[in-house]
Amino acid sequence: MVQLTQAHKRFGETTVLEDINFQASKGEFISLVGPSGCGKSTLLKIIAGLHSLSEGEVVVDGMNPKNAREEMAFIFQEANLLPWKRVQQNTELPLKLRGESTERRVETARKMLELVNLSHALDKFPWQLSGGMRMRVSIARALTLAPRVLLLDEPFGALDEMTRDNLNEDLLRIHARDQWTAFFVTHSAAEAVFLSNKVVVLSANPGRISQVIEIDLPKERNAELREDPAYLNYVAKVSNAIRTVH
Ligand SMILES: Nc1ncnc2c1ncn2[C@@H]1O[C@H](COP(=O)(O)OP(=O)(O)OP(=O)(O)O)[C@@H](O)[C@H]1O
Repeated sequence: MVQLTQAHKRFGETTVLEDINFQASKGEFISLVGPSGCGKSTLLKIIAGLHSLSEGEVVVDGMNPKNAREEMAFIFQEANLLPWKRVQQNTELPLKLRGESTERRVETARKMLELVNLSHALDKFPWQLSGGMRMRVSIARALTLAPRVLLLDEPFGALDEMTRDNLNEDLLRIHARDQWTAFFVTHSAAEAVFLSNKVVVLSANPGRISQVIEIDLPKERNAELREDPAYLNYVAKVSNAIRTVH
C-alpha cells in the first residue's frame, strides 16, 4: 500500500531523512517513534504528498502520493475544528469540499460520529467539547473520506492518559472494521506498542531507520492487555530502542 525506496529528504543543506526503505501492506498499523527532530512528521508529510522527496521514490497504492490524495486522510495533534460550525457540520466539511450531495454528507458524517461515540453531540460547537471529544470529531471527519491510508501525527499527544487510552482502543476497533493502513507518529512507547503491528524506530541527524520492531501480540487488544507481561516487555524494548538510538 505504501512503499518508500532509497528515500532521502533535504531541506536546503540539511539532510533530514536518509536511506529510508520501508513498505507497509494493506491494513498494517505502523508507528513511527524516535527522538525529537528525527523526521517523523516529515516522513508522514512525504507519504501524504505534502513534501516531495529529494531522492528516491514513494508510492501509495501504486501511485505518486500527489495522485493518491483521495485515498489518504491526515489527523494532526490539533483537532483544527471550525469554531463557528457545529460538530455535524465540521465533520461534513471534507465531503462538502469534494462536492458530495447534502444527503450523503449528512448521512456519512452521522455514521462516523456514531462510530466515535459522539451521536449525542452533533449540535455542539467545538468550544462546548472536551479535548478528547474534539479529537473524536477530528477522527470522524477524517474517516468520512473512507481513506485507505490514515496518517496520524501525534493525535493524542495533548490528551490526558485515560482519554488517550480510550481513544487508542476506539481507534483499534475502527481499524479492525475498516482496515486502512495507518502511519502513527508518537513519543509514547506504550501507545506505539498498543496500536501497532510494527514500530519503526528512527535515529536523528539524519533520520534513518534504526530498527523495525514487530509487535507479535493478538490482533484484538483491549485495556487488559496493558497489564500483560508480553505487552510490557515490548514497551520496555521500544523505550530502550528510543533511548539508545544514535
Ligand atoms: N519545512 C521545513 N523546512 C526546513 N526544515 C524543516 C521543515 N520541516 C521540518 N524541518 C526540519 O526537519 C527536521 C525534522 O523535523 P520533523 O518535524 O519531521 O521531526 P519530528 O521527528 O516530527 O520532531 P518532533 O518529534 O519534535 O515533532 C527538523 O530539524 C526540522 O527543523
